[in-house]
Amino acid sequence: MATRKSPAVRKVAIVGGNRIPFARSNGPYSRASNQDMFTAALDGLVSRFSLQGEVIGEVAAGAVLKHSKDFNLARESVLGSKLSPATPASDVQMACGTGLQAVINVAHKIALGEIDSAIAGGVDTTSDAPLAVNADLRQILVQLNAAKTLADRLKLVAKIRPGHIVPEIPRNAEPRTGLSMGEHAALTAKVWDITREAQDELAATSHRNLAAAYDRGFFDDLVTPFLKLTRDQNLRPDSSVEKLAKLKPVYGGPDGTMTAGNSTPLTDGASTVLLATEQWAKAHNLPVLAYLTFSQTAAVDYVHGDEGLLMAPAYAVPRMLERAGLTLQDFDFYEIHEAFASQVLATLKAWEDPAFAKEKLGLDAPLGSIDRTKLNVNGSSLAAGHPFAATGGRIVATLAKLLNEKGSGRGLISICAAGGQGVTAILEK
Ligand SMILES: CC(=O)SCCNC(=O)CCNC(=O)[C@H](O)C(C)(C)COP(=O)(O)OP(=O)(O)OC[C@H]1O[C@@H](n2cnc3c(N)ncnc32)[C@H](O)[C@@H]1OP(=O)(O)O
Repeated sequence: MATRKSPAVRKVAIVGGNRIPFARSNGPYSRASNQDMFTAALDGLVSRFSLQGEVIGEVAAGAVLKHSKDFNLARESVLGSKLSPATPASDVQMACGTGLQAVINVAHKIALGEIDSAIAGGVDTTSDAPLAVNADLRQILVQLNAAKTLADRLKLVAKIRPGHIVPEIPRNAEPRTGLSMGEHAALTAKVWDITREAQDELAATSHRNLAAAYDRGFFDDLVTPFLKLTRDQNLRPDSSVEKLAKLKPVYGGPDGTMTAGNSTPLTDGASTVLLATEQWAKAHNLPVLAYLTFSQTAAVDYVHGDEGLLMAPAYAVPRMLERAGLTLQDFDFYEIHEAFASQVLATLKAWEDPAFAKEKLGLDAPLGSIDRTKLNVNGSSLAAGHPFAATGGRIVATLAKLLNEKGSGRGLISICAAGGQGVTAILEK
């Protein structure tokens, strides 16, 4: 008779990551598809860790903007990669939190013993956004497909009008409010009184830190050149506060504080992360850079309530800290995704605010301030760019490597996402 076994929770190791350099929208990757880019990021990981022909427990990944032909983008990318075709794959979608949520999904499977290894990641392209035909034309085309005679077909073709040719273009906006991410962030910036100067300072620091990290070779084993690009194209090492101060507001009207310089640009790119049990890593002679120890998601009602669209991490992090028995100050590194400089600063301000702590979080005292020298020390999305679903993988791989370099410590990841959601995690060495 078989002996019943209880699932044991196992430690989840981050072995390492890989990504292609991030490109500006309609730039060098304008003819590359999500599959091309994600397969390139996968194969970069495969060659880095000698995984050719390997059966991985699962590949989980996603894209925020997907063509219908990419109904299972992760699986198609696996089939196009050097991994064994016997590697299962699933698609994940949590807007800008997709990459980190993919990491968390497979981490849970590893922890519960379902799989021993996994690759998580994400990809996005705004250059190859899925344009759709308008609804009227779609109806005619469907009928045309079913028409039995030439006469019927000609009758239907005659119904097509010039206006039908206008495609439906995906908008970078919340369907329930009609406002773009930037317009929502501008409202939050006003509520939290985030100054232009503070935003430009954060943006300049992001560029400075990312440039320094490239210069010291930090990304030599994290970024695989793709289509002749060797560094993130958005990176401007000379992006000073003085230069940023000259840019015109793009959100929040003529008096707005948000510009093209302190907002992330539209970006194309892909990232991957290899996760495993300690035993699997050891058996494959691979390192353990760090462990994923906690994760937490949250969502806010930005439609009916007074919450900022990108403020969900302000709720997820305190819940996670409570579960982990940690304070906000117990970290060596903070990786806070820079969708907009104003959103990072609003989140930090919320954690410092006694009224927010009491009224929104139900806490007696605020979480407090962080040591800003530990924030995004190798740059973040303002400098690297933000190919929506690829950002989580970039951050996890960067933080795991940072912790491994330090030899000990703990890092906090916080990613805000469209739809009023937030995905957060803790990595520890
Ligand atoms: C959960 C989330 O993550 S939500 C976030 C999702 N992402 C988004 O919403 C993307 C938002 N970003 C955008 O839509 C666009 O990038 C915008 C609207 C902000 C800006 O678009 P554009 O105007 O096309 O930007 P563009 O790159 O041309 O920059 C405008 C100007 O600023 C300058 N500029 C931009 N960045 C910098 C910088 N860091 N330093 C100095 N100058 C800069 C450019 O050189 C350009 O100057 P020019 O007009 O003299 O050529």
